[in-house]
Amino acid sequence: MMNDLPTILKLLSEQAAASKDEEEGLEEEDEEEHGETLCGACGENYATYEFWICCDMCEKWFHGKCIITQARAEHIKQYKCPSCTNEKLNSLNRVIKAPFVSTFAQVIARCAVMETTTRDEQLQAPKELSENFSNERRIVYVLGGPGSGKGTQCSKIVQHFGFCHLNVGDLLQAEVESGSEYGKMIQDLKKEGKLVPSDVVGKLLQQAMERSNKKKFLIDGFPRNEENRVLAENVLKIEPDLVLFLDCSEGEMTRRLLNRNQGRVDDNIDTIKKRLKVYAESTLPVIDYYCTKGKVRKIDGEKSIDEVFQEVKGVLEELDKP
Ligand SMILES: Nc1ncnc2c1ncn2[C@@H]1O[C@H](COP(=O)(O)OP(=O)(O)O)[C@@H](O)[C@H]1O
Ligand SMILES: Nc1ccn([C@H]2C[C@H](O)[C@@H](COP(=O)(O)OP(=O)(O)O)O2)c(=O)n1
Repeated sequence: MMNDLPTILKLLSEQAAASKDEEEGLEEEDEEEHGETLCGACGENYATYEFWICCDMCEKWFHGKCIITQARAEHIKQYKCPSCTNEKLNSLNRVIKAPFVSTFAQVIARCAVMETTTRDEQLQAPKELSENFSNERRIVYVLGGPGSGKGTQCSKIVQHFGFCHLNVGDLLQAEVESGSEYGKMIQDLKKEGKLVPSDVVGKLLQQAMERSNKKKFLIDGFPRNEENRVLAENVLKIEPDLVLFLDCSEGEMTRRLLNRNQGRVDDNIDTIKKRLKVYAESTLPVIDYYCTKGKVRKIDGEKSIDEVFQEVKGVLEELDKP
Protein backbone atom coordinates (compact mmCIF):
# COMPACT_ATOMS: atom_id res chain seq x y z
CA MET A 1 0.00 0.00 0.00
CA MET A 2 0.97 3.58 -0.48
CA ASN A 3 1.84 5.92 2.36
CA ASP A 4 2.15 9.67 2.61
CA LEU A 5 5.87 9.80 2.04
CA PRO A 6 7.01 11.76 -0.98
CA THR A 7 7.48 9.62 -4.04
CA ILE A 8 10.98 8.18 -4.09
CA LEU A 9 10.50 5.93 -7.06
CA LYS A 10 13.55 6.37 -9.22
CA LEU A 11 13.07 5.96 -12.91
CA LEU A 12 16.47 6.57 -14.40
CA SER A 13 15.15 6.40 -17.89
CA GLU A 14 12.97 9.43 -17.17
CA GLN A 15 15.72 11.63 -15.85
CA ALA A 16 15.76 13.72 -18.97
CA ALA A 17 17.77 16.81 -18.17
CA ALA A 18 16.78 20.27 -19.39
CA SER A 19 19.98 20.83 -21.30
CA LYS A 20 22.24 18.48 -23.16
CA ASP A 21 25.11 19.28 -20.80
CA GLU A 22 23.03 18.38 -17.80
CA GLU A 23 21.91 15.23 -19.57
CA GLU A 24 25.46 14.15 -20.16
CA GLY A 25 26.36 15.02 -16.59
CA LEU A 26 23.53 12.88 -15.31
CA GLU A 27 24.49 9.99 -17.54
CA GLU A 28 27.98 10.09 -16.10
CA GLU A 29 26.51 10.15 -12.62
CA ASP A 30 24.27 7.21 -13.47
CA GLU A 31 27.21 5.31 -14.85
CA GLU A 32 29.22 6.11 -11.75
CA GLU A 33 26.39 5.28 -9.44
CA HIS A 34 25.25 2.14 -11.24
CA GLY A 35 28.30 0.91 -13.11
CA GLU A 36 29.02 -1.54 -10.33
CA THR A 37 25.42 -2.20 -9.37
CA LEU A 38 23.93 -5.55 -10.25
CA CYS A 39 20.26 -6.26 -10.79
CA GLY A 40 18.74 -7.81 -7.64
CA ALA A 41 16.78 -10.25 -9.81
CA CYS A 42 19.08 -11.49 -12.62
CA GLY A 43 22.45 -10.43 -11.20
CA GLU A 44 23.44 -8.67 -14.46
CA ASN A 45 24.86 -5.14 -14.82
CA TYR A 46 23.04 -1.90 -15.35
CA ALA A 47 23.25 -0.49 -18.88
CA THR A 48 22.68 3.17 -19.71
CA TYR A 49 19.25 3.91 -21.21
CA GLU A 50 17.86 0.74 -19.73
CA PHE A 51 14.84 1.13 -17.47
CA TRP A 52 16.03 0.49 -13.94
CA ILE A 53 14.12 0.73 -10.68
CA CYS A 54 15.03 0.89 -7.01
CA CYS A 55 13.09 -0.84 -4.24
CA ASP A 56 11.94 1.78 -1.76
CA MET A 57 12.27 -0.70 1.09
CA CYS A 58 15.65 -2.42 0.70
CA GLU A 59 17.07 0.03 -1.88
CA LYS A 60 18.23 -2.73 -4.20
CA TRP A 61 18.20 -1.93 -7.93
CA PHE A 62 16.46 -4.03 -10.57
CA HIS A 63 16.14 -4.08 -14.33
CA GLY A 64 12.60 -3.11 -15.25
CA LYS A 65 12.50 -6.05 -17.64
CA CYS A 66 13.12 -8.46 -14.73
CA ILE A 67 10.51 -7.00 -12.41
CA ILE A 68 7.95 -4.51 -13.61
CA THR A 69 7.00 -2.70 -16.79
CA GLN A 70 7.87 0.96 -17.05
CA ALA A 71 4.21 1.78 -17.78
CA ARG A 72 3.18 0.18 -14.51
CA ALA A 73 6.04 1.78 -12.56
CA GLU A 74 4.92 5.21 -13.69
CA HIS A 75 1.64 4.69 -11.87
CA ILE A 76 2.94 3.70 -8.47
CA LYS A 77 4.29 5.95 -5.77
CA GLN A 78 6.48 3.40 -4.06
CA TYR A 79 8.09 0.29 -5.46
CA LYS A 80 8.55 -2.78 -3.28
CA CYS A 81 10.64 -5.63 -4.71
CA PRO A 82 9.36 -9.25 -4.57
CA SER A 83 11.34 -10.22 -1.47
CA CYS A 84 10.19 -7.11 0.44
CA THR A 85 6.63 -7.85 -0.68
CA ASN A 86 7.12 -11.38 0.58
CA GLU A 87 8.30 -10.07 3.95
CA LYS A 88 5.27 -7.84 4.05
CA LEU A 89 3.06 -10.83 3.36
CA ASN A 90 4.68 -12.73 6.22
CA SER A 91 4.30 -9.86 8.65
CA LEU A 92 0.72 -9.35 7.46
CA ASN A 93 0.15 -12.99 8.27
CA ARG A 94 1.56 -12.55 11.78
CA VAL A 95 -0.39 -9.38 12.49
CA ILE A 96 -3.75 -10.62 11.26
CA LYS A 97 -3.45 -14.23 12.28
CA ALA A 98 -6.49 -14.14 14.56
CA PRO A 99 -8.95 -12.57 12.07
CA PHE A 100 -7.80 -15.03 9.45
CA VAL A 101 -8.77 -17.99 11.60
CA SER A 102 -12.44 -17.34 11.03
CA THR A 103 -11.93 -16.21 7.46
CA PHE A 104 -10.07 -19.29 6.47
CA ALA A 105 -12.44 -21.53 8.32
CA GLN A 106 -15.03 -20.18 5.89
CA VAL A 107 -12.72 -20.49 2.94
CA ILE A 108 -11.84 -24.07 3.82
CA ALA A 109 -15.49 -24.86 4.28
CA ARG A 110 -16.18 -23.45 0.82
CA CYS A 111 -13.29 -25.42 -0.71
CA ALA A 112 -14.38 -28.56 1.08
CA VAL A 113 -17.88 -28.25 -0.34
CA MET A 114 -16.52 -27.61 -3.82
CA GLU A 115 -14.10 -30.48 -3.59
CA THR A 116 -16.64 -32.99 -2.35
CA THR A 117 -18.89 -32.15 -5.25
CA THR A 118 -15.93 -32.26 -7.49
CA ARG A 119 -14.76 -35.70 -6.46
CA ASP A 120 -18.19 -37.10 -7.16
CA GLU A 121 -18.35 -35.32 -10.46
CA GLN A 122 -14.83 -36.34 -11.30
CA LEU A 123 -15.89 -39.95 -11.26
CA GLN A 124 -18.22 -39.08 -14.08
CA ALA A 125 -15.58 -37.18 -16.03
CA PRO A 126 -13.77 -38.98 -18.85
CA LYS A 127 -11.33 -41.34 -17.15
CA GLU A 128 -8.21 -40.30 -19.03
CA LEU A 129 -8.78 -36.64 -18.06
CA SER A 130 -8.93 -37.40 -14.37
CA GLU A 131 -5.81 -39.56 -14.52
CA ASN A 132 -3.68 -37.22 -16.58
CA PHE A 133 -4.68 -34.16 -14.63
CA SER A 134 -3.95 -35.71 -11.28
CA ASN A 135 -0.23 -36.14 -11.91
CA GLU A 136 0.89 -32.54 -11.81
CA ARG A 137 -0.22 -29.10 -10.69
CA ARG A 138 -2.28 -27.22 -13.22
CA ILE A 139 -3.21 -23.59 -12.97
CA VAL A 140 -5.87 -22.00 -15.10
CA TYR A 141 -6.69 -18.33 -14.74
CA VAL A 142 -10.19 -17.22 -15.71
CA LEU A 143 -10.26 -13.58 -16.71
CA GLY A 144 -12.84 -11.31 -18.22
CA GLY A 145 -14.79 -8.21 -17.32
CA PRO A 146 -17.27 -7.96 -14.48
CA GLY A 147 -20.33 -9.99 -15.46
CA SER A 148 -18.58 -11.75 -18.33
CA GLY A 149 -19.62 -15.07 -16.78
CA LYS A 150 -16.44 -16.14 -14.97
CA GLY A 151 -18.24 -17.53 -11.91
CA THR A 152 -20.90 -19.23 -14.03
CA GLN A 153 -18.36 -21.01 -16.22
CA CYS A 154 -16.12 -21.89 -13.27
CA SER A 155 -19.00 -23.78 -11.59
CA LYS A 156 -19.46 -25.80 -14.77
CA ILE A 157 -15.74 -26.44 -15.11
CA VAL A 158 -15.57 -27.66 -11.51
CA GLN A 159 -18.44 -30.06 -12.16
CA HIS A 160 -16.91 -31.39 -15.33
CA PHE A 161 -13.17 -31.31 -14.74
CA GLY A 162 -12.76 -31.30 -10.97
CA PHE A 163 -10.65 -28.23 -10.32
CA CYS A 164 -10.35 -26.43 -7.00
CA HIS A 165 -12.11 -23.19 -7.83
CA LEU A 166 -10.69 -20.15 -6.07
CA ASN A 167 -12.77 -17.07 -6.67
CA VAL A 168 -10.79 -14.13 -5.38
CA GLY A 169 -13.94 -12.01 -5.09
CA ASP A 170 -15.43 -14.70 -2.81
CA LEU A 171 -12.25 -14.92 -0.72
CA LEU A 172 -12.43 -11.17 -0.21
CA GLN A 173 -16.13 -11.32 0.61
CA ALA A 174 -15.44 -14.01 3.23
CA GLU A 175 -12.89 -11.63 4.74
CA VAL A 176 -15.54 -8.88 4.86
CA GLU A 177 -18.03 -11.23 6.52
CA SER A 178 -15.47 -12.39 9.08
CA GLY A 179 -15.40 -8.86 10.47
CA SER A 180 -11.60 -8.76 10.29
CA GLU A 181 -9.73 -5.48 10.39
CA TYR A 182 -9.44 -5.64 6.59
CA GLY A 183 -13.14 -6.22 6.08
CA LYS A 184 -14.16 -2.59 6.07
CA MET A 185 -11.36 -1.53 3.76
CA ILE A 186 -12.28 -4.31 1.32
CA GLN A 187 -15.97 -3.42 1.43
CA ASP A 188 -15.25 0.27 0.83
CA LEU A 189 -13.00 -0.49 -2.14
CA LYS A 190 -15.60 -2.85 -3.56
CA LYS A 191 -18.32 -0.19 -3.34
CA GLU A 192 -15.99 2.15 -5.20
CA GLY A 193 -15.30 -0.49 -7.85
CA LYS A 194 -11.59 -0.38 -6.94
CA LEU A 195 -9.14 -3.22 -6.51
CA VAL A 196 -7.92 -4.42 -3.13
CA PRO A 197 -4.14 -4.15 -2.51
CA SER A 198 -2.31 -7.13 -3.97
CA ASP A 199 -0.65 -8.19 -0.74
CA VAL A 200 -4.04 -8.80 0.90
CA VAL A 201 -5.36 -10.66 -2.17
CA GLY A 202 -2.11 -12.63 -2.44
CA LYS A 203 -2.21 -13.74 1.17
CA LEU A 204 -5.79 -14.97 0.86
CA LEU A 205 -5.03 -16.84 -2.33
CA GLN A 206 -1.82 -18.36 -1.03
CA GLN A 207 -3.48 -19.71 2.09
CA ALA A 208 -6.48 -21.06 0.21
CA MET A 209 -4.13 -22.88 -2.19
CA GLU A 210 -2.07 -24.29 0.65
CA ARG A 211 -5.17 -25.65 2.29
CA SER A 212 -6.38 -27.45 -0.79
CA ASN A 213 -5.33 -30.99 -1.49
CA LYS A 214 -6.01 -30.45 -5.18
CA LYS A 215 -3.43 -30.05 -7.89
CA LYS A 216 -5.73 -28.35 -10.37
CA PHE A 217 -6.57 -24.75 -9.58
CA LEU A 218 -9.07 -22.60 -11.37
CA ILE A 219 -8.25 -19.07 -10.28
CA ASP A 220 -11.13 -16.76 -11.02
CA GLY A 221 -10.67 -12.97 -11.07
CA PHE A 222 -6.90 -12.91 -10.57
CA PRO A 223 -4.51 -11.42 -11.61
CA ARG A 224 -6.56 -8.34 -12.22
CA ASN A 225 -3.79 -5.83 -12.61
CA GLU A 226 -0.07 -5.71 -13.20
CA GLU A 227 0.64 -5.61 -9.47
CA ASN A 228 -1.37 -8.84 -8.94
CA ARG A 229 0.49 -10.46 -11.81
CA VAL A 230 3.96 -9.53 -10.57
CA LEU A 231 3.04 -10.77 -7.11
CA ALA A 232 1.74 -14.06 -8.53
CA GLU A 233 4.93 -14.65 -10.48
CA ASN A 234 7.52 -13.45 -8.01
CA VAL A 235 5.99 -14.05 -4.61
CA LEU A 236 3.34 -16.74 -4.91
CA LYS A 237 5.41 -18.41 -7.64
CA ILE A 238 2.41 -19.37 -9.70
CA GLU A 239 2.30 -19.38 -13.48
CA PRO A 240 -0.84 -20.27 -15.40
CA ASP A 241 -0.82 -23.17 -17.82
CA LEU A 242 -3.43 -21.21 -19.64
CA VAL A 243 -5.69 -18.21 -19.34
CA LEU A 244 -9.35 -18.47 -20.27
CA PHE A 245 -10.46 -15.06 -21.42
CA LEU A 246 -14.22 -14.52 -21.54
CA ASP A 247 -14.64 -11.73 -24.02
CA CYS A 248 -17.91 -9.83 -23.66
CA SER A 249 -19.15 -6.38 -24.61
CA GLU A 250 -19.63 -3.68 -21.98
CA GLY A 251 -23.33 -3.44 -22.81
CA GLU A 252 -23.94 -7.14 -22.25
CA MET A 253 -21.85 -7.21 -19.04
CA THR A 254 -23.76 -4.22 -17.69
CA ARG A 255 -27.12 -5.84 -18.46
CA ARG A 256 -26.09 -9.06 -16.72
CA LEU A 257 -24.75 -7.33 -13.62
CA LEU A 258 -27.90 -5.24 -13.25
CA ASN A 259 -29.90 -8.49 -13.39
CA ARG A 260 -27.58 -10.52 -11.15
CA ASN A 261 -29.73 -9.84 -8.10
CA GLN A 262 -27.37 -11.18 -5.49
CA GLY A 263 -27.52 -8.10 -3.29
CA ARG A 264 -23.93 -7.13 -4.13
CA VAL A 265 -22.89 -3.61 -3.12
CA ASP A 266 -21.11 -3.20 -6.45
CA ASP A 267 -23.89 -4.26 -8.85
CA ASN A 268 -25.32 -0.77 -9.41
CA ILE A 269 -24.84 1.36 -12.48
CA ASP A 270 -22.38 3.84 -10.95
CA THR A 271 -20.07 1.18 -9.56
CA ILE A 272 -20.41 -0.94 -12.70
CA LYS A 273 -19.11 1.97 -14.80
CA LYS A 274 -16.09 2.29 -12.50
CA ARG A 275 -15.44 -1.47 -12.58
CA LEU A 276 -15.56 -1.50 -16.37
CA LYS A 277 -13.02 1.33 -16.41
CA VAL A 278 -10.71 -0.52 -14.01
CA TYR A 279 -11.11 -3.63 -16.16
CA ALA A 280 -10.18 -1.78 -19.36
CA GLU A 281 -7.26 0.05 -17.78
CA SER A 282 -5.83 -2.61 -15.49
CA THR A 283 -6.98 -6.11 -16.45
CA LEU A 284 -6.85 -5.95 -20.24
CA PRO A 285 -3.09 -5.18 -20.12
CA VAL A 286 -2.61 -8.34 -18.02
CA ILE A 287 -4.52 -10.35 -20.63
CA ASP A 288 -2.33 -8.77 -23.34
CA TYR A 289 0.74 -9.81 -21.38
CA TYR A 290 -0.38 -13.45 -21.32
CA CYS A 291 -1.27 -13.19 -25.03
CA THR A 292 2.37 -12.40 -25.74
CA LYS A 293 3.24 -15.60 -23.87
CA GLY A 294 0.79 -17.59 -26.01
CA LYS A 295 -1.30 -18.60 -23.01
CA VAL A 296 -4.62 -16.91 -23.72
CA ARG A 297 -7.62 -18.77 -25.11
CA LYS A 298 -10.23 -16.20 -26.03
CA ILE A 299 -13.81 -17.38 -25.69
CA ASP A 300 -16.85 -15.56 -27.00
CA GLY A 301 -18.56 -14.81 -23.68
CA GLU A 302 -21.50 -13.19 -25.38
CA LYS A 303 -23.15 -16.51 -26.32
CA SER A 304 -25.49 -18.56 -24.12
CA ILE A 305 -24.10 -20.21 -20.98
CA ASP A 306 -24.07 -23.66 -22.59
CA GLU A 307 -22.54 -22.46 -25.83
CA VAL A 308 -19.79 -20.71 -23.91
CA PHE A 309 -19.16 -23.87 -21.92
CA GLN A 310 -18.82 -25.94 -25.08
CA GLU A 311 -15.94 -23.69 -26.12
CA VAL A 312 -14.43 -23.70 -22.64
CA LYS A 313 -14.62 -27.49 -22.53
CA GLY A 314 -12.79 -27.77 -25.85
CA VAL A 315 -9.98 -25.59 -24.54
CA LEU A 316 -9.56 -27.50 -21.29
CA GLU A 317 -9.54 -30.81 -23.11
CA GLU A 318 -6.79 -29.41 -25.30
CA LEU A 319 -4.81 -28.53 -22.16
CA ASP A 320 -4.79 -32.15 -21.16
CA LYS A 321 -3.41 -33.42 -24.46
CA PRO A 322 0.22 -34.49 -24.27
N1 LIG B 1 -23.46 -16.59 -21.21
C1 LIG B 1 -24.34 -15.95 -20.42
N2 LIG B 1 -25.51 -15.50 -20.95
C2 LIG B 1 -26.39 -14.84 -20.18
N3 LIG B 1 -26.24 -14.61 -18.86
C3 LIG B 1 -25.11 -15.03 -18.29
C4 LIG B 1 -24.09 -15.72 -19.03
N4 LIG B 1 -23.07 -16.03 -18.18
C5 LIG B 1 -23.42 -15.54 -16.98
N5 LIG B 1 -24.64 -14.96 -17.03
C6 LIG B 1 -25.34 -14.28 -15.94
O1 LIG B 1 -24.68 -13.02 -15.79
C7 LIG B 1 -24.48 -12.71 -14.42
C8 LIG B 1 -22.98 -12.52 -14.16
O2 LIG B 1 -22.34 -13.76 -14.32
P1 LIG B 1 -21.16 -14.18 -13.33
O3 LIG B 1 -20.79 -15.59 -13.68
O4 LIG B 1 -21.55 -13.91 -11.91
O5 LIG B 1 -20.04 -13.16 -13.82
P2 LIG B 1 -18.61 -12.77 -13.24
O6 LIG B 1 -18.20 -13.87 -12.29
O7 LIG B 1 -17.73 -12.69 -14.45
O8 LIG B 1 -18.81 -11.45 -12.59
C9 LIG B 1 -25.10 -13.83 -13.62
O9 LIG B 1 -26.38 -13.42 -13.22
C10 LIG B 1 -25.17 -15.00 -14.61
O10 LIG B 1 -26.24 -15.86 -14.36
N1 LIG C 1 -7.79 -9.84 -7.86
C1 LIG C 1 -8.87 -9.22 -7.36
C2 LIG C 1 -10.17 -9.79 -7.51
C3 LIG C 1 -11.24 -9.12 -6.97
N2 LIG C 1 -11.05 -7.95 -6.33
C4 LIG C 1 -12.19 -7.22 -5.75
C5 LIG C 1 -12.68 -6.14 -6.67
C6 LIG C 1 -13.95 -6.71 -7.27
O1 LIG C 1 -14.85 -5.73 -7.62
C7 LIG C 1 -14.46 -7.58 -6.14
C8 LIG C 1 -15.37 -8.69 -6.58
O2 LIG C 1 -14.70 -9.52 -7.51
P1 LIG C 1 -15.54 -10.52 -8.43
O3 LIG C 1 -14.55 -11.33 -9.22
O4 LIG C 1 -16.56 -11.22 -7.61
O5 LIG C 1 -16.33 -9.48 -9.34
P2 LIG C 1 -16.57 -9.18 -10.84
O6 LIG C 1 -18.03 -9.43 -11.04
O7 LIG C 1 -15.69 -9.98 -11.72
O8 LIG C 1 -16.25 -7.71 -10.87
O9 LIG C 1 -13.29 -8.08 -5.51
C9 LIG C 1 -9.80 -7.41 -6.20
O10 LIG C 1 -9.64 -6.34 -5.65
N3 LIG C 1 -8.72 -8.05 -6.71
